Amino acid sequence: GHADLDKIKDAKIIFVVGGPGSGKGTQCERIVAKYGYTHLSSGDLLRAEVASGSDRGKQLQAIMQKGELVPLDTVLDMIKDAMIAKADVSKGFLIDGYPREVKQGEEFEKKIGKPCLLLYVDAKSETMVKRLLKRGETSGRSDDNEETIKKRLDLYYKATEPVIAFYESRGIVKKVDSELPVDEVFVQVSQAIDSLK
Ligand SMILES: Nc1nc2c(ncn2[C@@H]2O[C@H](COP(=O)(O)OP(=O)(O)OP(=O)(O)O)[C@@H](O)[C@H]2O)c(=O)[nH]1
Ligand SMILES: O=c1ccn([C@@H]2O[C@H](COP(=O)(O)OP(=O)(O)O)[C@@H](O)[C@H]2O)c(=O)[nH]1
Ligand SMILES: [Mg+2]
Repeated sequence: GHADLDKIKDAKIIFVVGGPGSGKGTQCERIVAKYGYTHLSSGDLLRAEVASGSDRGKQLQAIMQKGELVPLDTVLDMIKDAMIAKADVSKGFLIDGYPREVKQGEEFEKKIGKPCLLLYVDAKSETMVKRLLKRGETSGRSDDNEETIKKRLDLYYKATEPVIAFYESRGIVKKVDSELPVDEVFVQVSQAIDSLK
């Protein structure tokens, strides 16, 4: 209810957006270690539902294996529940891999709140493909295969890149160059977060 959402009001909300395999999860882990923010990966939340073996999980699995997008309300409800569960202890939230399309961002703002920063993790498509194929050797993720990766990339350029333009116009986008080594990317990430205060 409203009381739950009130608790979230004062927390910082950071959207972390970038292509598949750009390094969002890697940078989020570093942010958690340094700043203590709560990390919520929309993809991880969906994979947890799949792992539970529920009927809903089975439907999600089919969508994700094809590299398509899960219905907007499903993801938003999961993020909202996870945020409420952490509201008491969290001074900030990293919303990783979300929004995937402009409409998702608009719905998030209506139901939860406004982001103060969009961290744009930028890498070349060849780099992302290479990293995902490498990750696929050990990740066990059913979508880390060549065919699905191509679909995820296409959808990223078509649906998700417009999200970045949308928040550019609001002046809250900070782009980091994820072609660099992880530590150097994190220097840029830290600067973006430090400049929030
Ligand atoms: N060289 C290099 N490799 C990186 C960097 N960031 C991530 N990687 C590697 O690239 C792969 C993908 O990184 P993730 O952090 O899982 O990427 P992601 O954006 O969360 O990807 P999704 O989970 O598909 O959304 C991992 O195997 C990382 O080890 C980087 O800055 N430099
Ligand atoms: O808001 C979201 C986040 C993820 N996904 C699904 O979950 C998959 C994996 O998402 P994740 O962010 O883990 O990986 P990425 O697509 O960035 O490689 C995507 O391909 C989508 O099928 C989705 O539909 N909506
Ligand atoms: Mg990830």
